[in-house]
Amino acid sequence: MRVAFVGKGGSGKTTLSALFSRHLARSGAPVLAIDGDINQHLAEALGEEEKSAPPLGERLGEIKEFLRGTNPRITSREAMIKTTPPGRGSRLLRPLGDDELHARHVGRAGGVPLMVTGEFEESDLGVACYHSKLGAVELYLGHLADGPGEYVVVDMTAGADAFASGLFTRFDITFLVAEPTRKGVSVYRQYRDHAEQFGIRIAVVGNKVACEDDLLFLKEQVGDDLLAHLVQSPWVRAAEQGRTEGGLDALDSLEPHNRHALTILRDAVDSHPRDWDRLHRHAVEFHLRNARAWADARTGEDLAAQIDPDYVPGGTPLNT
Ligand SMILES: Nc1ncnc2c1ncn2[C@@H]1O[C@H](COP(=O)(O)OP(=O)(O)OP(=O)(O)O)[C@@H](O)[C@H]1O
Repeated sequence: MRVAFVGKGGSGKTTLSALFSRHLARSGAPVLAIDGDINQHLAEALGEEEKSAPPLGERLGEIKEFLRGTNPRITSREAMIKTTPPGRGSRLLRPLGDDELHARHVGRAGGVPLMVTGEFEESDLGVACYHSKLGAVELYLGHLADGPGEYVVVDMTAGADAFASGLFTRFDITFLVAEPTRKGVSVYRQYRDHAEQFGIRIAVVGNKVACEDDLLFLKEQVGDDLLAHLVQSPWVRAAEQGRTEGGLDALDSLEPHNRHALTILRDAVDSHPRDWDRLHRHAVEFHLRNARAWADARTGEDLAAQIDPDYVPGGTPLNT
């Protein structure tokens, strides 16, 4: 299952992505964490970096080439489109599979396998924007045949920037991290309205809740979309300052309330029905809209015609 953490800058996306990934890994579940945030701090939040991996964003061409495999339907023209249109993939991947892409691109931090998109750089301004780096993650997820009990956890970039790439359509569940503030919940409203168009399931996770009034505020603003909340945590602060032991066992000393919140998140993921068709349809819808906008704005070419809406993910034979 694919899970995204989104929200306002500073709300705690990275902290929760790290805690949730460690919680899953601690139970022995296969989990891959991906840092898709412009501010790349997930490795740090996970704990000690045991093995670094090259940023995915710098290898988009290479990744496309690998995923293309031998499928002649992928043309070189597509290399010019930042994200391969959904439905044209030839090679399906198993999470953390024994293949070249995982061997090269998966590092390890705090006991958790980790992929990173790479830092935002000056060269990302203009034509080659940061979203092409996110495009590498989208491409990866578009080819991933993950099953129940396997987890991919993505720390997304802040606020509305997350919508600029089709990546946001690729998740089973999107956890929106909201502090109990007006700004925190305004990002929720923005995300909810946008996500609704693409049938995306959002569950709000309150964070840094300090008192009963904070919780009431969140309930009032978010209603039934509030799935769980984490309280203001001295453990998180101490971990950030390097005052706690690293490793997965360290989670045992996280406040019981916050540990319980992580189990609620996991239950929500585990009980969510996987719907390949929905995942695919919304990704196609996003890319069709985007491709039409691109065609109008830039070349006038019909990029939308290159997207194959009839392809069913997982319906093509594995050719790895
Ligand atoms: N429950 C919590 N209790 C105490 N501190 C917290 C909690 N959650 C997050 N923090 C702290 O809040 C700060 C911001 O958290 P974090 O970096 O996870 O946010 P972010 O949304 O990923 O930020 P950015 O958008 O900048 O990447 C960090 O200093 C983190 O340690």
